[in-house]
Amino acid sequence: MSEESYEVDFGEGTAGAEAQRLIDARIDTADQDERAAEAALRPKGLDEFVGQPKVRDQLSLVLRAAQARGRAPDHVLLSGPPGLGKTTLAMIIAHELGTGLRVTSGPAIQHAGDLAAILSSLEEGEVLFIDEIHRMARAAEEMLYVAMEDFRVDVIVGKGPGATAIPLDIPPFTLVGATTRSGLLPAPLRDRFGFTGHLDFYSDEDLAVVLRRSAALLGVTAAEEGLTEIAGRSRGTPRVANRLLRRVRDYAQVRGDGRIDLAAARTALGIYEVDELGLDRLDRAVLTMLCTRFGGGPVGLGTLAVSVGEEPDTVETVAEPYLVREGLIARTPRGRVATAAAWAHLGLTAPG
Ligand SMILES: Nc1ncnc2c1ncn2[C@@H]1O[C@H](COP(=O)(O)OP(=O)(O)OP(=O)(O)O)[C@@H](O)[C@H]1O
Repeated sequence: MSEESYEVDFGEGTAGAEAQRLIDARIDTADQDERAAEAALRPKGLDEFVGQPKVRDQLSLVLRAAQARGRAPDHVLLSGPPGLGKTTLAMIIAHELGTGLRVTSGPAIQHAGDLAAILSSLEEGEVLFIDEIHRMARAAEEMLYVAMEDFRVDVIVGKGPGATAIPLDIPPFTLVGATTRSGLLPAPLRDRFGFTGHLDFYSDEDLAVVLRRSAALLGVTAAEEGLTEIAGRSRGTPRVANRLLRRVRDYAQVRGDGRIDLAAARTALGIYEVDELGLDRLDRAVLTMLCTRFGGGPVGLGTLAVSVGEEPDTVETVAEPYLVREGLIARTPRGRVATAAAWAHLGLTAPG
């Protein structure tokens, strides 16, 4: 989810540009701190991975069977909304197999050459994780098909009619692809994955388990009711749950006795504008615009996204899945529509 953005005017010229660069660097540092905090809470093994029983069980079979055969497991595709544990599962796969993990992402692979460099540097049995695999360049996709199926890369030497393809064998590896948009993956790519796991939003009970584990790792004392309250407002998403836990901990440390109880959780989440349904600022902006500016819809995704100042992709992959799951928005062929529950949640009266 995109964080709040601030527009600061530093004036013209070098001094302004330098100030902007420094501020950007500080924003990066803050982002890195969040990432480091997130990484510290990642489960390492499949047995620590909470919830998603089907995916866990199926994946466990795939991994055990491959290990018994002494072969690299089939390629794995993980799909689902952001923050549900796709990267974590890729790391767990490498950990369970006792092999190395290489991490890249679709947007980083803009040319076939980028992928060729990565593939040809892999070691036998390694796991290659490509996040946002649906955003990889088309030319690289073709190369990936061959690599996945035949463990071969065709390196093109020369240009035009004289160009020749030199086949280069690569060691067997396991590709783990992650996507928030499995529908955008071309069928030939999707078909080359031997196992596809779809991650669903977590139940509040599972999120409470995630939070209990995280609180213990962070060394915070937390009452069950406090954790349940945070779980209920976490949009079914472990990443959000862990982030809210850290914010409630901040509040408890600064304004309370350091313990997370129900009162601390409620007050802190109020301060951070996370409502009882777990809707955050973007979710509420989408709902409010849909109801107040577009009379509840139907309205197209692009128009809705522009009205809240976000990319259509962010609205579609970050805000919408949860709003749809909570029954607040319906997707119709003519556009997005606010449901009666949305009007009620905003405390507004639906038109006629
Ligand atoms: N099943 C789980 N059990 C415990 N913690 C989890 C689980 N799934 C995710 N987490 C926690 O949530 C955080 C986000 O998970 P992760 O980065 O794997 O999500 P993701 O699906 O890859 O998201 P994105 O697509 O945005 O990269 C991690 O810090 C991890 O600790």
